[in-house]
Amino acid sequence: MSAPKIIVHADADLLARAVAARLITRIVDVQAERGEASIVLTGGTVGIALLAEVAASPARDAVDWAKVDVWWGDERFVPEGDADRNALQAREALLDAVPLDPARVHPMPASDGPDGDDVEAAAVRHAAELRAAAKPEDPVEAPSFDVLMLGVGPDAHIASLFPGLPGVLEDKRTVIGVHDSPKPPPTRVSLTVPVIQAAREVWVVAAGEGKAEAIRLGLATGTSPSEAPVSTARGRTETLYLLDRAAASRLPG
Ligand SMILES: O=C1O[C@H](COP(=O)(O)O)[C@@H](O)[C@H](O)[C@H]1O
Repeated sequence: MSAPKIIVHADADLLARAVAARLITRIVDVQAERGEASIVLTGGTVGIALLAEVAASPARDAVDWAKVDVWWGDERFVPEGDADRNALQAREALLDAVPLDPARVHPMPASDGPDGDDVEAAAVRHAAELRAAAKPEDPVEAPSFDVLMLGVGPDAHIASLFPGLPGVLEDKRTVIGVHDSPKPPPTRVSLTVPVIQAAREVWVVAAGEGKAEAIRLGLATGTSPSEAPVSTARGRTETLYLLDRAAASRLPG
């Protein structure tokens, strides 16, 4: 696992623009090397704002969008057309505006999908989709994503792995159903820590004073995953904490 690097921007708007520029550059670089790239999106305030910044950037046309695989770190388990869905928000912010190959877009199941409101079956279905996309050399039964982005909650959750819930300790399954989430909606689907830590690059993106304590915990030595799931956010080759000044305000120095 790689040691986290911290990059601080002046405010939330600049953070979203800077992460958008970084994402475009990273996708272009990976495509130059391998022809295709895989990214994992996050929901939440900054996660969606940065996608809107990608859409607004003239540099977005440097990406070969037809060769980008798009996945999600977590999803609110609500019907397909519900405005709470991270996938719907991402489509509106960016995905509908770029020429993606629909076969390479992998939203997590909705509660009106083939498994109905059975979130455990939905998690198993999505795990099968990840397994099918994995290569023999991948360390878990999921692709080794090029860039996996994570928002963080004020309670230090990442994806839908919340403090005090068992999901953050899951070490076998790649996808879990989440029940009784403290943040609504209560039922969710989430990638697990082994998949997150198998990604090549993990970017934690956070803005605002409300995230400062979570960020401090995520970077402190000895934090337990159950106390602060964000402390598990580490990539194999790169871990970036991309913050605004307020979110970085409790970091030493
Ligand atoms: O519910 C969620 O929350 C987190 C963080 O969201 P924010 O609005 O506090 O930035 C997000 O990372 C996650 O994907 C989402 O489902």
